[in-house]
Parts: sequence; structure tokens; C-alpha cells
Amino acid sequence: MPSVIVNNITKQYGKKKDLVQALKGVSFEVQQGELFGIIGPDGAGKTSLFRILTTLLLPDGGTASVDGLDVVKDFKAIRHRVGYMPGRFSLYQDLTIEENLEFFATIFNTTVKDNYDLIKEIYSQIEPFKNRRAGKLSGGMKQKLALSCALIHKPSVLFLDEPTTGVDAVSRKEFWEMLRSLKRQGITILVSTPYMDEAGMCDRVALMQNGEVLSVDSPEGVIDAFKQPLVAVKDNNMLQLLNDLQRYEGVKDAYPFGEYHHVVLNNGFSASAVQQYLQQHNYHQPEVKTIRADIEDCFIALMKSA
Ligand SMILES: Nc1ncnc2c1ncn2[C@@H]1O[C@H](COP(=O)(O)OP(=O)(O)OP(=O)(O)O)[C@@H](O)[C@H]1O
Repeated sequence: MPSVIVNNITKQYGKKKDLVQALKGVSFEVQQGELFGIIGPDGAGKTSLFRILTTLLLPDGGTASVDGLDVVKDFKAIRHRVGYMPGRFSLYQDLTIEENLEFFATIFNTTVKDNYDLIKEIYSQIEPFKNRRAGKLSGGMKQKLALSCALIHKPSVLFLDEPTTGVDAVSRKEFWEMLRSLKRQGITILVSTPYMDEAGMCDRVALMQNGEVLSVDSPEGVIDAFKQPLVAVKDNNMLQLLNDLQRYEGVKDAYPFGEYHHVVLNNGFSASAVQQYLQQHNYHQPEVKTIRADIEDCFIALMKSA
């Protein structure tokens, strides 16, 4: 049985001209023990979805279950089984590290000692500072404490809403390693992120935009589904280059991507055709190379075709 089933969930906020359709019929399943990423920009609907799955918000339509329990009817039972780390830190700033952890253990009727094994690897990194108030911790330390608090009642499903937003690159990498290690302990993990490069750390991802799921697949599957030829192009005047590329009949789409422009070509066109076209337009030595799409290219293509 899948650990999480989301079936045609809808959610809207406001009325009439202020109406926002935050979730427009979202469906997917997450298998037991999977590390599942929900990837999408701000406003995609990630938080609304997590709040519904953790029973903090009622959906307007559709059904969803966690561990076989219905998010509306069985909300009390679900609350004992899920761990939730909301986007904005859930910690009590005036309590110390140790007090925060004890507080979360107490509200779930358990003790830190009973469940120490599960959090040991994460908590031991901040334990030397256990008397420091949460408000005085760095972003990376807060993140570790919040994760420890979300785990202290041994949840079977863990929901992490943008846990790496605003955290430095080293802490982000460390955090994903912690998640891989939690996964090895059999916990199902759903994690949302606006960072496309984190997709590769997940077993499967759902790409979301404007309340819709555009694709659900493994990171490799998302990339393999990108069938158009793709080239990276660079020259001195990047702005002019982009304009000229967009005018070329062989170009389906062109957009800035780091120090290059990525150019999606229509079938039948290739890097050498782009090279030729640019030379005809007075570019002397443009750099044009065929590349493999990454998740961000796939996301851009999916967004445009949606
Ligand atoms: N309480 C609310 N009242 C009105 N609109 C809301 C409310 N909560 C969310 N929204 C709107 O619903 C849409 C989806 O928001 P949601 O927070 O679920 O997305 P998100 O992907 O988590 O983005 P973010 O990272 O910005 O929170 C957005 O347009 C947001 O402005």
C-alpha cells in the first residue's frame, strides 16, 4: 500500500475577485520508504498541500490518505504518525535546544530518551549547545533542531516544507545526507523545495506550478522525457545573442542559463545549424555546444507547454 495517496485535491482561498486556486486537482502517490520531492517555485501550492496532508488545513475537494488513514476523517490518528517541519521554523525561540526537544516529546506523550536512537545522528551535532536558546542559533543549527523535533515521536511519514530555503550550500548538502540516512531507517519522507538542483537527491519528484502537478517521475525519468535537441550558446553580447537566437526558425525556446543561453531546438536542427546561423549574422566565434538537459530545462519546458 502506498504511504501517501493524493487524489484530485483542490483548495482555494478568498472569494470572487480575490479568489486564488491554490491546488487545482493534484494527484500522486508516494511509496513506503520513498524520499519524494515536491519541487516548484513560490506560490506553486506546496505549503497548502503539506498542510492538508498533515491535517492542518481542509481540502475543498478530492481525497488524500497518509498511512492508509483519511486526512479528514482520521485526522487525530494521522497527527500521531506524521512529523511536520513547516517552512518557517516551528521552534520556540525563548526555549533552549534541550527544552524545545523535550517540549515536542512531551506533547506526543513520549520522552527524548525513548526515541534518542532515531535522532542521535542529527541531534548529537547540536547537543553540545543544548543550553543555548533557539533564537540564538544559526540557520543550519535551527534546521537540525527543527528536524529533531519533527522526529522525536518516531513518525512513519515525515513532511518537510522547504527545509533548505535560506540555508547555506554546505548545510544544504549535509541536510540531504541526513535525509538519505533517515530514509535508510524506513521513514517515508516528503520534502518540498524551490531548488531544482535538489531534485537529484530524491527517489522521485513531483514538479509543481500554479497549483498543478506537471510531472511525477524519477529525476532520470524527468530528464529522459526531454526529447528536443538542446544547445548551450555563449558570445560577447549575451543580450543581443538572445534576441537573435529567438528570431531563428530552428529555435523553439531560448533562455539565459548561468553564463550561457540554453536553446531548445526544433527537431531536425542541431548545434552546427545554430553555429551557421550565427555566423551568417556576424558572430565571429560563438561557442555552441550540444548538452544534455538538466531538471531545470525540463521544468521550463513543462511550464511552457502547460
Ligand atoms: N491563507 C491564504 N489566503 C489567501 N491566499 C493564500 C493563502 N495561503 C496561500 N495562498 C495563496 O495560494 C497559493 C499557493 O500558496 P502556497 O503557500 O501553498 O504555495 P507554496 O508553493 O508553498 O509557495 P510559498 O513557498 O510562497 O509558500 C499562492 O498564490 C498563495 O498566495
